[in-house]
Amino acid sequence: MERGVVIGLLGLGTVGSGVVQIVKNHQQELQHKVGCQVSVGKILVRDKSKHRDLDIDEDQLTVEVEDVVHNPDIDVVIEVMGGVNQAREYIIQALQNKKHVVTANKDLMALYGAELLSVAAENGCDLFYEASVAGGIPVLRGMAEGLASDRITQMMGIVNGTTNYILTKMEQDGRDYEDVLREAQELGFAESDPTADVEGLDAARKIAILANLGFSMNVELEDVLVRGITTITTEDMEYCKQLGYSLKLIGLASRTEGRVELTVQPMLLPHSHPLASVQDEYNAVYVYGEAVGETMFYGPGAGSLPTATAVVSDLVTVVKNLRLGVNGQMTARPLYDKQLKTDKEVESKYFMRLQVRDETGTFDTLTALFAKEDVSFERLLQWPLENEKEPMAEVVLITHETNRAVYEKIYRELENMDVVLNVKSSYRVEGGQA
Ligand SMILES: NC(=O)C1=CN([C@@H]2O[C@H](COP(=O)(O)OP(=O)(O)OC[C@H]3O[C@@H](n4cnc5c(N)ncnc54)[C@H](OP(=O)(O)O)[C@@H]3O)[C@@H](O)[C@H]2O)C=CC1
Ligand SMILES: N[C@@H](CC=O)C(=O)O
Ligand code: NA
Repeated sequence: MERGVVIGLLGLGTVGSGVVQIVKNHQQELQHKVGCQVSVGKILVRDKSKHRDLDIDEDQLTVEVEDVVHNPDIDVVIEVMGGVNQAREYIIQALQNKKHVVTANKDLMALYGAELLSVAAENGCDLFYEASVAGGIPVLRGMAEGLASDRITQMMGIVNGTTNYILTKMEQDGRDYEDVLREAQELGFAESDPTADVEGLDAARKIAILANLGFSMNVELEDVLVRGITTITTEDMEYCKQLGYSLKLIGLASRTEGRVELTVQPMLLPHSHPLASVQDEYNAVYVYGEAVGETMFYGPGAGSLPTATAVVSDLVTVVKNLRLGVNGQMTARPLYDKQLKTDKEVESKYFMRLQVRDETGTFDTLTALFAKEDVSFERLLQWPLENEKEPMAEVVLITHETNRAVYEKIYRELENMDVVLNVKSSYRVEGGQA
């Protein structure tokens, strides 16, 4: 450790630039914490000629990955280039060359986390990925260390800044989805292709990573039931608001007697719920432990410096481990076998908005269908709708708790009912009564 620790970067974009700045600007604090100098060596980029407003030498930049992953002068490789296949290959090469790795890559960790953690363990190396979930919020370390003694039963979070920004602006200002999405792209929260944000996939990746760590179970990305925000309208937001709820894109991982449910979908939360007050691009993860009860981690889920703090904090742990000679000693093996809940085991309340024929007997027909399945209503409201062809009404309802299998059966029957003209929207309701 005489020469200090040298890091190699794979990528120098939003997050990589933040890492370079933090390593330089916080050098004194870093040295105090880890007991040696930390410096940046080679940096892999795609285009060396790009203008970069950073304090680095031109010869630090390279387009040859070998200059980083096979470089004997580099101790720790920081992967902040994104993408899956190349990043996976480069991380494996780095680990096989006995380099510790820190990554911010949620796409990669959600798909290949288990494999990469095994390769790291086989090679006696550390692999940390705090920035991959909720950017700068130390939620992974909070769970892995702060809550290490507890049994986590639920993680519920707003883990995508873009969608939370869009929903906040739709709710507060009544603005349209498309209009706010464009703004989120301009502000730089959204991914370059925002499909993964708005379709819920980005949040699903983070929920898969959280569940693996929190439940010590190898869940896969495809185990997460995903629905995005693309069909949410300002009318939906308005009705929810009137009923005392906020509509948020929520990632949920919950465990009951060893069986888990994983989902990302828009959910109604009462205004009094801590997650309902998380606004704009902010993220928050609510973690429930059997012994500790409720905890919540809140902060910036994206952005150059916030995300880089998580990356550099992982680096600090690697360097502390290096000094103690204890790298690569975390077990990569999960404690529990994966067991997923069936639809019948997933209980919740539901919000539904329907357009129906405004004629005698419609209400009876609707209530009879729910009653047949033993589902009662917590709220049931009706408004006449203006329509030239025939009298129509809008019905908004919230059910009491039922299971997903029963609710989906009711939903299918409603779609085929003569008195129902349109099932406009349907969302899960969580977090208690408004
Ligand atoms: N941005 C954020 O707020 C957050 C990002 N993350 C994750 O961090 C990672 C990095 O994201 P971000 O910094 O935004 O990405 P950027 O697109 O801003 O930067 C990517 C960097 O990697 C380089 N790069 C990409 N592909 C290659 C390649 N094939 N070969 C060589 N260099 C390559 C680019 O080079 P060049 O500069 O020459 O184009 C660029 O410097 C991603 O995994 C992302 O999901 C996680 C949390 C938040
Ligand atoms: N596009 C993501 C960025 C961080 O992961 C988001 O909007 O949260
Ligand atoms: Na984090």
